[in-house]
This record gives sequence, structure tokens and C-alpha cells, in this order.
Amino acid sequence: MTMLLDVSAVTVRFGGVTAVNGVSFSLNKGELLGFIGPNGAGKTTMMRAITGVVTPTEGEIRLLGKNLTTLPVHQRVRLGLGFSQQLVKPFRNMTVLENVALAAGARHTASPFSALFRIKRDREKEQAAQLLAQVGIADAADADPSNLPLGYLKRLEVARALALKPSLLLLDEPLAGLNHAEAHKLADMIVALNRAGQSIILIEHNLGEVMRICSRLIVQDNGNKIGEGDPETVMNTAVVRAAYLGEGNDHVAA
Ligand SMILES: Nc1ncnc2c1ncn2[C@@H]1O[C@H](COP(=O)(O)OP(=O)(O)OP(=O)(O)O)[C@@H](O)[C@H]1O
Repeated sequence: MTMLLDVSAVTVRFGGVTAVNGVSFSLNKGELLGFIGPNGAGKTTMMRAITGVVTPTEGEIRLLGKNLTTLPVHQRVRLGLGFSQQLVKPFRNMTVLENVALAAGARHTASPFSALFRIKRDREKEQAAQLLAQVGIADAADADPSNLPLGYLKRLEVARALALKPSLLLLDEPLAGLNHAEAHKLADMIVALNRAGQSIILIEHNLGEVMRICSRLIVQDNGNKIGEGDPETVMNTAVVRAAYLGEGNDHVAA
């Protein structure tokens, strides 16, 4: 097994707040790893530390052995890190296909402006069409993204991330805002990507879908890693149950 990502004793502090506290985990090539935890657990902060939006206060992050810890985001992308964001922001003056073709072009050029001029290239459009089919929105290729429902926009965002051919794809709450049936379908798409060989970390609040599709989970609470392993075993440990019950109590108290 090849270790793809190695997160070692990472701590992230914002002033007096410790958002991530000495967390270590790793991911092997080909895995679909669920990263979960109650509100405020520090999941997004951990993902930002991996993508380079925040720099860890302590610890180290390696991708295929390369130390990423202090590299800027664009260098991490070049080294094989791909991510979709919670907020979906496609370019609205282009079709869905052109949005993905632009991302495919960006892979070949250093500047996004020169990528704009390469957009008509057939090769990139072909790649984009394949990616749209892979994420299940080939029927929207010529649509204006501003007319798309949320489920389509989320798939577009995944297609744009895949256009960079990442060795590791980070998905930050892709199922948020979708109804039960849409979430189920998008989760199935994530499984299909993984079966096709894509290594994925999935940060999600939708525990039902995470437990259904992930073979391994990491659970974080209050900045600390409190569980790791196969979904059923992890979710049945006392400390993880208490963390989620605590979250339920907060809601009751509020
Ligand atoms: N830039 C920041 N400055 C100060 N505090 C921050 C910052 N980002 C996050 N925090 C704090 O760090 C803690 C963890 O937040 P984070 O957003 O990483 O959690 P999360 O698990 O992603 O939460 P949620 O599931 O609610 O999105 C919270 O207490 C939050 O207020």
C-alpha cells in the first residue's frame, strides 16, 4: 500500500482558540476516507491546513512524501492536491462545459489568463465532456451555470477539481443543502469516482451517507481526534457517541 497523505501531529491555533490539537492520520492511495465531527470540531480548519489556506502552528503534512506544510496553495495543487469548496462559484458567463475546459486548460498553463485563450482547444473540451459524463451532468454541458440546480452545481465543482487530475481529492461537505434523494445520488457518484481509482477525503455532516460509503472514518471533536476505524465500530465507541450526543444537547439547550 502506498501512503498518499500523512498528517502528523498537526495543531492549528487562532489566537487563544485551538481549532486542531495535535491530530495525526494518514490515507493510503485508493482510499475513500470520511472525516467527520460535530459542529466546531475543527474539520474545515484541518482541510484548510491540508490545502494551504492556513498554516499549522505545529506539525507536518506530507503528500507522497513531499512536505507541504508551508507551501502555498497553488504549489500544493501542482503537487496533486484537488479540492472542491462548500461555496460553489462557477464563472457565470461561460457554459458548464467551458467552465470545466478552463480548469483542464489551467493544468497546462501557469496563468489563468493564458488558460482563457486556450479554452477553445478541442482536447480540453473533450476532457471536459468526459468529466461531465463522469460526474453525471453531461446533459448540462451547454447550460449557463446560473440556471443550474444546486445538485448540478456541486457536480460541476467536482468536475472542475477533477480536471486538474489530483492524486488526492478533498470534498468539503458536498452533500450539504441537498435533499435525501439527491444526497444519496451524489454519494453514489463519489463511490464511483473512488472505484475508478480516485483517492478521496470526504468531510461531511451527513452521517448516514458517510457510514454507507466510506470504508474508514476519522472523527474529530473540539480539535482532537477521538476516533478512527471502520464506520460501525467507530460510531459505537462511547467517546464518539458522547460527542454527538453532546451536540444534540447543545441544540436542545439552544
Ligand atoms: N479563522 C479563524 N479565526 C478564529 N477562529 C477560528 C477560525 N477558523 C475557525 N475558528 C474556530 O476554530 C474552531 C473550529 O472551527 P472549524 O470551522 O474548523 O470547525 P468545523 O468542524 O469545520 O465546524 P462546522 O462543522 O460547524 O463547519 C471553532 O471554534 C471556530 O470558531
